[in-house]
Amino acid sequence: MREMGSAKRLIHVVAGVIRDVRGRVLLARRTEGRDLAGLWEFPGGKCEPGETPEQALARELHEELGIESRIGAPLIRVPQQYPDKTLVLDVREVEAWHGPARGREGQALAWVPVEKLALYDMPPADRPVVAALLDPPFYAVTPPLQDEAAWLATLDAALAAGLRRVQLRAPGTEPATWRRVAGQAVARCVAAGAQVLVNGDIDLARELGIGVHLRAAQLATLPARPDGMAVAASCHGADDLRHAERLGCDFAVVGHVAATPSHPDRAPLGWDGFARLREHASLPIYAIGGLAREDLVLAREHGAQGIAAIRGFFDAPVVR
Ligand SMILES: Nc1nc2c([nH]c(=O)n2[C@@H]2O[C@H](COP(=O)(O)OP(=O)(O)OP(=O)(O)O)[C@@H](O)[C@H]2O)c(=O)[nH]1
Repeated sequence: MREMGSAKRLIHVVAGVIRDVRGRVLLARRTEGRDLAGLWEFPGGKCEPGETPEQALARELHEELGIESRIGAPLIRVPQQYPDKTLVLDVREVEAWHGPARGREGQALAWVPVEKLALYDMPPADRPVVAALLDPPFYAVTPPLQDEAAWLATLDAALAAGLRRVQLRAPGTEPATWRRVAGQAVARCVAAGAQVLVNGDIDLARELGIGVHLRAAQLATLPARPDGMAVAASCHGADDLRHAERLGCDFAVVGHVAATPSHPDRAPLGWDGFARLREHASLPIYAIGGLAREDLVLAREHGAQGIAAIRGFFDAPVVR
């Protein structure tokens, strides 16, 4: 991969999610004199020529921590541009290991409960990794509202099947009706322990005590992040993502990745196009557009932490 005028190094880095018996995850602190010194990272390092990612990670974990390990399933691969290089951070679960783990290169170590990972200062490529460990993999967008009872019943079914992040959106609904039905939907989501955001309407989000999902067109005009609520954004290109990062959004939705009947006029990004956009942002991103739950593995291979969709969530059971 090249930038205009200047060739950047392309490096493949493998890192491991190592857990102790209490489920805490091991972070290591980058030592002085290296790039990104002082930041916390998942232990690992660069893949050497001729090594498989599994071999490289097992070698790095032995060199850095003195442990023997069995490398497990891929978690996420994050493509990321740094000033001097393009990186793919390829994160694997470490299935089994035996220790004791110690910082053999003078690096500090910390065993961190998963829900506290976001409190640690980490390199940009790690933010989507933490989201892949912590956040719901599916973000469902509600369908148009035709029959209120049926609409709420499909929401109930999706929540009962495990959906934990929902965007309330029903374009074309009369405002008073929407306010009332959205209120009922929020009560259901809260009871199920699901995070809920409403599309576009910051005032309604505040009134209902929920998050807001900004439309792409809102991003450029908004001077600051709406305070006191979760904030997500729809992004179609690099400019939108830059605005979303500037505002400090919690996550973004990028698409459309595959062809979808809702946008017949615009060409799909494809997974490669998606990954190129992802390289420049460190926000956690859900991929959207012609995708289903079954695409989660492919999405994670291209740096998406999850899948967002309308179809597929409200007509079939959701698996967490
Ligand atoms: N091991 C590890 N590396 C990470 C993570 N996140 C992340 O951006 N990186 C980057 O991936 C690269 C890992 O290479 P390395 O550990 O062999 O570090 P290094 O200092 O020799 O790298 P350099 O030669 O590129 O400067 C570094 O540039 C590091 O900043 C992570 O979670 N774990």
